[in-house]
Amino acid sequence: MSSEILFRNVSMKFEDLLVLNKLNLTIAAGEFVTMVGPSGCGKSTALNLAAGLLQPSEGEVLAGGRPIRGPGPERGVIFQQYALFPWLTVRENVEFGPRLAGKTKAERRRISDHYLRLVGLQDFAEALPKTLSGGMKQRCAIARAYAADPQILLMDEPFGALDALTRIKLQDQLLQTWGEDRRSVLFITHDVDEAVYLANRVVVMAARPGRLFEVIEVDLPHPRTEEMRLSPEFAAIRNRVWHSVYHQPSQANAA
Ligand SMILES: Nc1ncnc2c1ncn2[C@@H]1O[C@H](COP(=O)(O)OP(=O)(O)OP(=O)(O)O)[C@@H](O)[C@H]1O
Repeated sequence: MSSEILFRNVSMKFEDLLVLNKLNLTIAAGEFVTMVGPSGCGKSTALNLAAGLLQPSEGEVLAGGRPIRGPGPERGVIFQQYALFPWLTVRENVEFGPRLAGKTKAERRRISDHYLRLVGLQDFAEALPKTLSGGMKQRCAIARAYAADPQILLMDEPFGALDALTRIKLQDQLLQTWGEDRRSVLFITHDVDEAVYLANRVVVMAARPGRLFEVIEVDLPHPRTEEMRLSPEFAAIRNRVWHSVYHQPSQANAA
């Protein structure tokens, strides 16, 4: 199955409030798209539509060419607020998806070892979530989502609550796994640097009503590196995105 996500003329209303207006957007198979925009412009709503947690008022959202009717195992969702099963250990949380997929005990162990190492939780495999810090819980939630091996990752400010160092580390790990597995990713963030560092394309949204404002290509090579963050090329794209987000015409002037 293709892992393309397609928003086709999608509008979303909550009662009388038009939250998304005629959104047309394709996240191609294997593409990494970040989404930024002012608070309330409908970013989380768009992601929840792709996750199948909401149904659009108009238009349709398709995954791999099929209309999305609800959540599915091919779409992994990571929210800012970690969602772990509190009664399962860290390892059991990470092995949850592989267990549902019918993996053997040995396969599950190999998968959980790999992803626990990736997020630096290998020494906490047998711990219960309540004994972990907030950042560690979020890393566990990330490992759990990766371990389920979805073709599509939908991430809503997943690193928002983490300290700067952990955040940068997880950005690099995410890019590393993306480089290996080429999942399609829709990643929402408020951090313009993060949006540029991770993406093939940055989608800038506008508010009232929420709509697509501009799509900015990030033509920086892969792998992305720390030096690249300091380069003039990076700064130029970041400034463009920044300008697009923070200097949008007021609603009265908007088209
Ligand atoms: N279930 C709901 N019922 C009613 N209104 C909602 C619901 N979910 C979202 N909204 C409204 O829709 C608008 C867009 O919300 P959404 O969370 O998608 O924006 P956002 O761009 O993700 O915002 P932020 O950057 O602040 O997280 C807001 O005005 C919000 O109050």
